[in-house]
Order: sequence, then structure tokens, then C-alpha cells
Amino acid sequence: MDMDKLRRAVRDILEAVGEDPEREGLQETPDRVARMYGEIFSGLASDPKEHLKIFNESGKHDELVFVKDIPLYSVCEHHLLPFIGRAHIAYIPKDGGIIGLSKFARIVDCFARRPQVQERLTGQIADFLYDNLKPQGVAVFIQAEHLCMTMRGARAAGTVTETSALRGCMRSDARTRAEVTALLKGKQ
Ligand SMILES: Nc1nc2c(ncn2[C@@H]2O[C@H](COP(=O)(O)OP(=O)(O)OP(=O)(O)O)[C@@H](O)[C@H]2O)c(=O)[nH]1
Ligand SMILES: [Zn+2]
Repeated sequence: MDMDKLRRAVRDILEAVGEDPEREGLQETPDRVARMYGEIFSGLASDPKEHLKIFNESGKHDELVFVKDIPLYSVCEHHLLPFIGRAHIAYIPKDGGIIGLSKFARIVDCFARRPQVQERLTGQIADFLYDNLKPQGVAVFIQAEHLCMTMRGARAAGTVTETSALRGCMRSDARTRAEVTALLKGKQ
């Protein structure tokens, strides 16, 4: 990431809104914000495949795995404001191919730390897991609040956007889909 360019851009924004970038409280702000962008957009330079350590529990577990309430912090690409929520991932392994549970949070983070829209983020996580883990099926659900809709613009505080992406048997098999939806809603 070009930190010099980021620092200059933040200074320009401060000047453009009528602030004095030289006043004491703002002197370190361009550098601080540049580092912050480095952090919240770190997913642009990271490869989710690094987190794909597959264990082969052959014949042992080809039943549903559901990881709920993974914290999600992303940035809307339209306004560069955060959207914050939870991701839930369900999958059914094939031939015992499973991954460590913590890797779901790492994979979510990797795709979330980029300029995003919620629909694409949801689909990218589902596609990545479907293509690389090669399960029988995978479902990704995201619930999030978009600050661009709450602190500005429509100012519709409390609005939650829910998205889902279903692949493989999660999409094609109505019973599996129903089971996952019920689990998501905490009915089982
Ligand atoms: N589909 C989708 N829309 C998003 C997401 N994040 C932000 N948006 C929307 O992107 C849209 C951008 O609309 P524009 O009309 O181009 O921008 P704007 O004038 O700032 O719109 P307002 O937010 O309505 O004030 C807004 O409706 C946002 O709510 C997202 O993840 N998915
Ligand atoms: Zn937005």
C-alpha cells in the first residue's frame, strides 16, 4: 500500500473540509489514518488460501458443520464507511475434508478487509469455500448494519441487511436448505 499517497490524501481531505492539518490535534492524523487504511484494507494483499489447511477425517464426518456469529467488520465501497455484523457459515464435508474452525473467521476477515458490498462479500466467501474445500455444499449468511445508511443518508438507524449465498447441496436439496435455515434461526 502506498502510505505516502494515503498521508497526502488525508491531509487534502482535512484541508478540503476547512480544517487546519497543522493544528496540534491533527498533526499526526494523516499518518494515523494511513495506517488505519493499511489495516482495514489489508485483505487486498492477503490470500485466503493461506488459511486453507484441510484435514482428512475420511469416513468420519460427512455431516453438517455450522459456525455461527463470526464477527464481521467491512467497509462499504460506495462511501468508505464501515458495515458491521456477523457471518454464519454452514457446510457439509465431502470425503471427510474439513478445516480448522478458526479458519472460517480468518477467511471471512480476509475478504471483509477490502472495499466491499455485502452481496459480493457473501458470494466470495461461499465460492472460495466451495471451490477450494470442495464440500458437498456450503451456505454463507451475513447480517450487517451499514453506517452509510444509519449515520448519514437515509439515517435509517437499526436497519439490518441479511444476505445469503448457497452452493452445492445447500442450494439444490430442499431438506438440507431447510435444516440450515432452521439452525440459523436457532430453532434446533
Ligand atoms: N446493494 C448494496 N448497496 C449498498 C451496500 N453498501 C452501501 N450500499 C448502497 O449503495 C447505494 C449508493 O447509492 P448512491 O445513490 O450512488 O449514493 P448516495 O447518493 O450516497 O445514496 P444514499 O446512501 O441513499 O444517500 C446506497 O443506496 C447505499 O445504501 C451494499 O453492501 N450492498
Ligand atoms: Zn455505503
